[in-house]
Amino acid sequence: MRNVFSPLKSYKLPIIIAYCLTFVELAVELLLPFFLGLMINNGVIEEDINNIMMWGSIMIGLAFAGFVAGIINSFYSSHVSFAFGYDIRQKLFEKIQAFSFKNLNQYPTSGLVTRFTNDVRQIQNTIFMALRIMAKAPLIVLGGVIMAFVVNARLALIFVVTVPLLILFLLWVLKVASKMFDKVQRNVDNVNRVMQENLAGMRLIKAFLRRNHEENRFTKANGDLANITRTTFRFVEASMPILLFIMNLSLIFIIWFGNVQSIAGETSVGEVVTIVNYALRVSMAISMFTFIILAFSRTKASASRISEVLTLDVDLVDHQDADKQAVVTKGKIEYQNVSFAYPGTNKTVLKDISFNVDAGEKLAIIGATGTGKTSLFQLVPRLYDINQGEILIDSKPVSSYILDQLRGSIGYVPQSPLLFTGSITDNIAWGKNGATTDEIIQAAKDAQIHDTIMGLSHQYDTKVGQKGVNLSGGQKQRISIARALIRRPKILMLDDSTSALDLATESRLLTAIQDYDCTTLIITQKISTAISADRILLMDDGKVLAMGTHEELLKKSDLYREIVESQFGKEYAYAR
Ligand SMILES: Nc1ncnc2c1ncn2[C@@H]1O[C@H](COP(=O)(O)OP(=O)(O)OP(=O)(O)O)[C@@H](O)[C@H]1O
Repeated sequence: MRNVFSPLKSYKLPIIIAYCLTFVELAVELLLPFFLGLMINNGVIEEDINNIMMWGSIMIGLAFAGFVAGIINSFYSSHVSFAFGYDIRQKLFEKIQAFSFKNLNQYPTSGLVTRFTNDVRQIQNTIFMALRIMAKAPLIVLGGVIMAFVVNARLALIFVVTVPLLILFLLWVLKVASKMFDKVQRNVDNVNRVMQENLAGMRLIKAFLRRNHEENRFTKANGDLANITRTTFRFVEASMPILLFIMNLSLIFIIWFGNVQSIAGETSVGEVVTIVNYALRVSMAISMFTFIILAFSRTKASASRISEVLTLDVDLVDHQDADKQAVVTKGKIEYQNVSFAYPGTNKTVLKDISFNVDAGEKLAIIGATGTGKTSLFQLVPRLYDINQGEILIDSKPVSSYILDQLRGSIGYVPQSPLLFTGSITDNIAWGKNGATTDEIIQAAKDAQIHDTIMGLSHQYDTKVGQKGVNLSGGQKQRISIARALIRRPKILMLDDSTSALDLATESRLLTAIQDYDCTTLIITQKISTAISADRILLMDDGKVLAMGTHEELLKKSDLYREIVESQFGKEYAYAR
C-alpha cells in the first residue's frame, strides 16, 4: 500500500512540524495535572496565595502554549491531508486513463467513482487525525501511567488493571467493526452503481415504463446500505457505554482508595486529584486512539481499494520493440488470418479474418447485428490486442507503432456518439490539440452540421452535454464525425455513425469525406451507404463471407442479395 501513501513524501516538512507540535501538546497534557496537584498541596491546602498565583500562572502559560500548538498543528495537518487528496486523485486519474478495456472491465464504473470520492476522503480524514492525535494519544497513555506512578505508585496500580482491559476490549471492537465497515463500503458501491445506471438509462426507463422496477431496485440497494450502516454504527456506539463503565469504575476506585490512604495520612488531596486527572486523560486517550484505529481499519480498506487500481498492470501498452519513428503515412490496412476473443472470454468473435484495404480506399462493412463488425474495428487502433494473425498498417504490424502515433492517425467515430459537457466548439476541437476556428468550421461543414449549428441561438458557443441543449441523435453523430475529421486522419472509421442521417445528408457527407486524403472504413446497415463505397465486406458470424463491389456481391453472395432485397425489393436485386 506504499504507493497510496507515497504522495506524502512531498510534505515531509509540514508533517515534521505537525508532529513536533503534538509533542508540545503532549507535554502540556502531562504537566497540567502534575502542577494542579502541586498547587492544591502547596497553595490551596497551605493557604499560600503566592504558591497559588505561581502555579496558576504556570498552568495558564502551559494551557496557552498547548492551545497555540494545537492551532498550528491543525493548520499543517489539514494542509497535508488536502494536498494528499489532490495528489492521489491525480495519480488515480492518470492511471485509469492508461487502462485498457480489459483493465476497465475489471471494475464497475461506480467502484472507480467511489474510489475517487469516498475512499480518498476516508484516507484524507485519517491522515488529518493521524497528524493531530495519532502520535499524541498512545504517548498520553504511556506518559500518564508513568506520571501517575511517580506521583503515587500504590494508587496508580489501578492502571495496571484498567489500561490492558480497555485495550483488549477495544481491539475486539476493532476486529468486528472493520469487517462491518468493509460491508458498508461494498454497499455504498452498490447504491452508486444502481444510481448511475438509472441516470444513464433514464430515457429507456421512461419509455419502457420501468419506473417501479427501478425504484424497487434502488430501494433494495438503499435498504441494504441503511441496514448494514445502522448495524455497524449501533455496534460501535454500543461499545462506548462499556468503555465509560470501565473508566468510571476506575475513577470510583481511585477516589475511594485515595480517601482511605488520605485518612491514614499516606497521601494528600493534591495527589488524589492528580491521579484522577491522569486516569481521565488516559481513558480519553485510549478511546480517542480506538476511534483513530477504527478509522484506520476503514482507511485500510479504502487504501487497498485504491492500491489495487494503482498497481494493476496495464495490459495494453507500447510494445517493447515498437519503432518510435514509425508513422502512418498512407493508411493501407491488411488483416492477415486474424482471430480474436474478448479478454476473459473464450468465445472467438472474429475467426481467421483476412482482407486488404488500399490506401485511400473506402470500404463498407455490412452484416447482421452481433457478427463482429465493431470488434473488427476496435483492433485497428489497438483498443484490444488480437489473439492470432496480424493486422498491418502501411505494411507494419499495429504493435510496431507507438500507441499515441497509431491512434493519432485514426479518426474513430463510435456507434453511440458521446458529447462532453462544454460548447459545440469544445466538442469538435476535442479531436485535435490547438484546433483553429477555421479548422473547426471546416470540419463542421464537411460533417454537414454547420448549418444546424448556425441555426442555434449561441451557434458554435451553444452548450451541449449534461446542462446544455439536447441535440438529436443525428446531430450528435455529425458533431462526433466533425471531431474525427478535424484530426485529418489517415484512417477514418465510422461505426454505423450515419445511421440517423437522411439519405441526402449522408450522401453529401460521404462526398465531402472524399476530399480527405484518408482510408475510410464504414460500418453500416444501409445498402445505400454501402453502394457509395469502393468495395463492400460482408460479415457473418465473425467471418468474412464475401468481399467486392456491389455488383460483384450481388452476383456471388446469396446473403448479400437477400439484404438488398429486404431494403430495395426483389426487382432491384434481380434487375442488376
Ligand atoms: N466488450 C465485450 N466483451 C465480450 N464480448 C463482447 C464485447 N463486445 C462485444 N462482444 C461480443 O462480440 C460479438 C460481436 O460483437 P460486435 O459488437 O463486434 O458486433 P457488431 O457486428 O458490431 O454488432 P452490432 O451491429 O449490433 O453493433 C458479440 O457476440 C458480442 O456479444
